[in-house]
Amino acid sequence: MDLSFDSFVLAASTADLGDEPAARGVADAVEFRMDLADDPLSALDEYDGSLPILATNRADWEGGEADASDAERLETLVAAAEFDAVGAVDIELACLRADVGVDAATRVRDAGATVVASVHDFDRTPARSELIALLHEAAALGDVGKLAVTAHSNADALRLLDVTHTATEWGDTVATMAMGEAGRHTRAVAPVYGSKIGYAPVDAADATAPGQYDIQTLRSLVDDLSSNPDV
Ligand SMILES: O=C1C[C@@](O)(C(=O)O)C[C@@H](O)[C@@H]1O
Repeated sequence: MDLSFDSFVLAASTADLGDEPAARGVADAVEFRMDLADDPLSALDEYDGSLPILATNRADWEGGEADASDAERLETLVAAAEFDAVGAVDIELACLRADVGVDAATRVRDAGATVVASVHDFDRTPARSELIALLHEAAALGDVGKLAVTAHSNADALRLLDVTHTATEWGDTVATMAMGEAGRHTRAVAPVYGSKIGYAPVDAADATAPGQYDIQTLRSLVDDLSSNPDV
């Protein structure tokens, strides 16, 4: 299924594709956290939902639970991309800097899926120059550059929003969000500044990152705040 990020995509983030019916009508896609699932390729094989899937197999060195080698982990992602329902695949920017990641991205695209190049910082929000450099590099190596940082203050959140706006004005396709309580509002506000992906669990108790809203709440916040795209 097609998953391009020309306009905002709200992804229901889950380890259980059985959540799809509950997300349908609210979300635009399902983010399948393969690293949190027991047998992800079988789950994809059995999937009969109507929402396109963004497949993520997050490495343990990037805050996820996949502890296979990068080569093996990426191979699983390429296998995921071959399923019709998978419209996009998340590959960590650190992998895309090496041949193994570039090769995986090529195979994912050959299978008809888009590549989300992601960077996470679970400790802090880096300085503006670092944010700009990371986001631009991710947007260049992926079809979308995604940056999730941790905000501890309004200044952190504002810096992320500013960088989102700047990168979007340059023509980069980006997705941004600040994790943690101080960053929570950026999940609703960053789309106003150009962020093209939001992540939210169907049920708040199943959050896949700190500070996420549940999907219904994020849908209505984003729709309310982004209702005038010409600003
Ligand atoms: O990378 C991201 C973003 C995220 O960490 C968030 O902060 O919403 C949630 C993850 O499931 C997803 O893979």
